[in-house]
Amino acid sequence: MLRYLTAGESHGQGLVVVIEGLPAGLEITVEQIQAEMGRRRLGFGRGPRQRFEVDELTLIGGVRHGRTLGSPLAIEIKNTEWFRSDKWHEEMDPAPGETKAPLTQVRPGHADLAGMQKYGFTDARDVLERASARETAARVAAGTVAKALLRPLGVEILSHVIQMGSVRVPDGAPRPTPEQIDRVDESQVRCFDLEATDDMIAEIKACAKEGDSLGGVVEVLGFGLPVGLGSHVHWDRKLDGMLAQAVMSIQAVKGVEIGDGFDVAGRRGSQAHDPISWDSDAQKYRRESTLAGGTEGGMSTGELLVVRAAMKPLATLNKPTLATVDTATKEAGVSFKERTDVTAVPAMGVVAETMVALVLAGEAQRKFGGDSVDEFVRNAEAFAATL
Ligand SMILES: Cc1cc2nc3c(=O)[nH]c(=O)nc-3n(C[C@H](O)[C@H](O)[C@H](O)COP(=O)(O)O)c2cc1C
Ligand SMILES: C=C(O[C@@H]1CC(C(=O)O)=C[C@@H](OP(=O)(O)O)[C@H]1O)C(=O)O
Repeated sequence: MLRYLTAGESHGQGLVVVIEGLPAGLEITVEQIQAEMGRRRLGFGRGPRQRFEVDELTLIGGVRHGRTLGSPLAIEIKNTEWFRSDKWHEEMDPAPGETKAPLTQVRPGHADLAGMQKYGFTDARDVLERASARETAARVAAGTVAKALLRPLGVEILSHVIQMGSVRVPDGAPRPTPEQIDRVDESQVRCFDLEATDDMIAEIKACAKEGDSLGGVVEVLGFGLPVGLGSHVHWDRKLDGMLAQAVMSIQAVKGVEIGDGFDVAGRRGSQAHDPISWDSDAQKYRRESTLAGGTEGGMSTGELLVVRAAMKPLATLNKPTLATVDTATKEAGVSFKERTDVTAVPAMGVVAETMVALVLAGEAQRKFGGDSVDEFVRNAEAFAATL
């Protein structure tokens, strides 16, 4: 089992993630994690913070000579904005006796009001600092390690944007392969379809001009999965259920689909399932389509894993238009303006890859065990040989 926990606030000193349950002997470097974190910062439509937040990280424990020791891995990510000026020191850590003006104009669609009510706060900052998706930087650091653990099993995970606002990649358009990940990454919106990419960029520009925000849909693809991750025997061991929970936990994700989930609901059974055949050359079973998205009965089938995540348009708007209430006075007003992303759909895709990788790595560890990477891989290969 793989467990991980993040800590830290958006404008505090930094974030920390501790990952427990990794086998020994996994190669992990700062550069490797930094590269993944850099992917998360990219994407047309991101706000000014991404240009100067550097994701400076340190491996605090669990690694020696660039390899895991089997002990908990601890990673620290400094918020470089904290070290650039005193602004956030004053906001996050005011001198004794000094009180900052509380934020009381709560944003519809953000965590402000529900969090204040739940925890008894009178300042929305006490909520938004942790609700903020800055926290996903720490998840991506953990996800890099999960991807590294899956790689020796032949598993590769990537994501691409299939919808930005109302612009959608045409149905049936080819999907990227692991070899084409660079092309997806280099696209300003992480989209594989060139025409749709141009339309998406135009949509973001138009939206930014109006001070509005955009949501969209990403598709995460898992290549080379072993058969049998997850299980049909318990509700909380089903792989599709675990993936949905993990991806839904990402800030602003409001819908998760496995394979063609929603489309399939409107078809007849004869058109809704992936026919099975026997490939005598490869000596393995094949599904001829990916409607089920690579899981049956809560278990991976070994086919392409397809998980889609729908993100709502961001709640903070550059032009305040949403009606709200000041929690101190109960007076009606409009949602306050802060610097914000116009869209974070491409970044969310990298976080969604991370969440999928963490679920798969955890389930692979549960199935194949092993205290060292070599043992883990040996066990996986021995299982595959029985199929
Ligand atoms: C990568 C990423 C960046 C985000 N950036 C912003 C942002 O700049 N402004 C904003 O209002 N929401 C942003 N969000 C979404 C909020 O964090 C989220 O809506 C909020 O925490 C409330 O959670 P919920 O939408 O899941 O209910 C971002 C989400 C992600 C995944
Ligand atoms: C800092 C990140 O995302 C932030 C997520 C976020 C939110 O409300 O979720 C709001 C913005 O923060 P700020 O108000 O400081 O500009 C984003 O920049 C990040 O992804 O690293």
